[in-house]
Amino acid sequence: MADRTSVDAHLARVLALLAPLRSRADELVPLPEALGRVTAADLVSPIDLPPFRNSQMDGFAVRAADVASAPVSLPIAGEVAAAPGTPAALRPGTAVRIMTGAPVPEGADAIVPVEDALTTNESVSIARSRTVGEYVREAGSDLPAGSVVVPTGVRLASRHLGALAASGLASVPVRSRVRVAVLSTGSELVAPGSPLGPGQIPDANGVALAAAVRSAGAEVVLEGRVTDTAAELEALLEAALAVGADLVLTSGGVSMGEHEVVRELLEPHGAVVDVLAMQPGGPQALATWNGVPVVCFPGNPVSSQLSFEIFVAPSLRELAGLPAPVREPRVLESGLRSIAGRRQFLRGRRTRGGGVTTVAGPGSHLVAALAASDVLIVIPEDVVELGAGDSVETWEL
Ligand SMILES: Nc1nc2c(c(=O)[nH]1)N[C@H]1C(S)=C(S)[C@@H](COP(=O)(O)OP(=O)(O)OC[C@H]3O[C@@H](n4cnc5c(N)ncnc54)[C@H](O)[C@@H]3O)O[C@H]1N2
Ligand code: MOO
Repeated sequence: MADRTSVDAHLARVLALLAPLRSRADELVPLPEALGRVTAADLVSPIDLPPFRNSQMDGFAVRAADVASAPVSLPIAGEVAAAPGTPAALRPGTAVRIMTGAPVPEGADAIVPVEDALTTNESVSIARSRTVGEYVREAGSDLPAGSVVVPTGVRLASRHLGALAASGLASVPVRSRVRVAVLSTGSELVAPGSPLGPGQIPDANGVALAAAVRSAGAEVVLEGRVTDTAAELEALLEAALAVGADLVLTSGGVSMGEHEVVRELLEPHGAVVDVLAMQPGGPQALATWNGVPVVCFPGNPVSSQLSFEIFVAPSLRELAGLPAPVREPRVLESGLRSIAGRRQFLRGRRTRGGGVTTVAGPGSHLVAALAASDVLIVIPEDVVELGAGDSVETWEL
């Protein structure tokens, strides 16, 4: 048998195929819809934060000079609420009632909290002197107008939306999400939850891959399923393009059986079909359909999910501005064997103190064992045996 293609060589081909996704335009989204999106520019506040000089307390606006020789009593000359409008200037030797957030009248430079004041209907007694600026929130003291309120490349959380709203911004430029179609192939597949006839299985890959696409910061624009019939697959690819998919992912139909629908349809259109030096996930294919990249994973559920993690997720995460997944060395709790000439991706679970233990065997149908794992354990091609205490590379799932 001819030499298998290396994982790295296939990854390089996938990256080349996905390269056009990098030139997609950014998007302007309404602020309330921007949660979780990644900023595509430095966002500048057009206004001061806070926008005007206002009171930090419910109390009395005074001139610090007028209360310098406290205790003093000042006549109450009016009231300012947190409401639209500009208050009249504070006349020397008077005080005005003021509410938290209300504009501080011109001439006032300190706020006496209500708890520190003794009032009659007409006057307020102030027991001690005040420093200039006490309980006054100056315009721009949080952020001056023209300053960056949220820089580029930030994944927007509620606190960012709050600051952007406070800055009066109604929409935000964000990186556009890659639009992905997820297609399952196989005559044996039924929708999860449908009763199973003989030889039928639920379509697990469609749900898992669509969820993985979303976790990687992209958008699922179509999720479909076809039997092993080339015309059906062709119609679904056309449907994916019609809804504007930037990328199509398929699972199943790339191996050596009699009904390999992905091969049947795409090989005549120049698809690269290959068997990689990896386990699971050996059979793989790459194609384009009317210029749109099509990445074809093997049908076994573990193989398709791992193939996505290995070949596609890092690019989608990067395009979405998400951090790269954690990849770190850990110590094996017990020994294991691997296949010579294959990069093996075993399922593992992290243990306390930096260790890792394998979960079940290497079989690519072990979908429940994959769910019970939280890392992949990566065994290089040239390693056939490892002992307890040996260090291995792990990839967080
Ligand atoms: N003679 C050989 N046979 C196989 C080889 C080989 O090298 N020589 N490779 C094996 C490996 S490794 C894999 S992986 C599979 C890949 O085959 P396909 O991509 O053609 O996938 P299918 O045959 O369509 O399905 C394989 C398996 O996965 C189940 N499946 C498929 N789609 C789904 C889905 N959406 N949800 C859940 N399960 C799915 C399907 O029922 C099969 O059990 O080929 C091996 N054979
Ligand atoms: O490569 Mo297949 O994905 O081992 O089962």
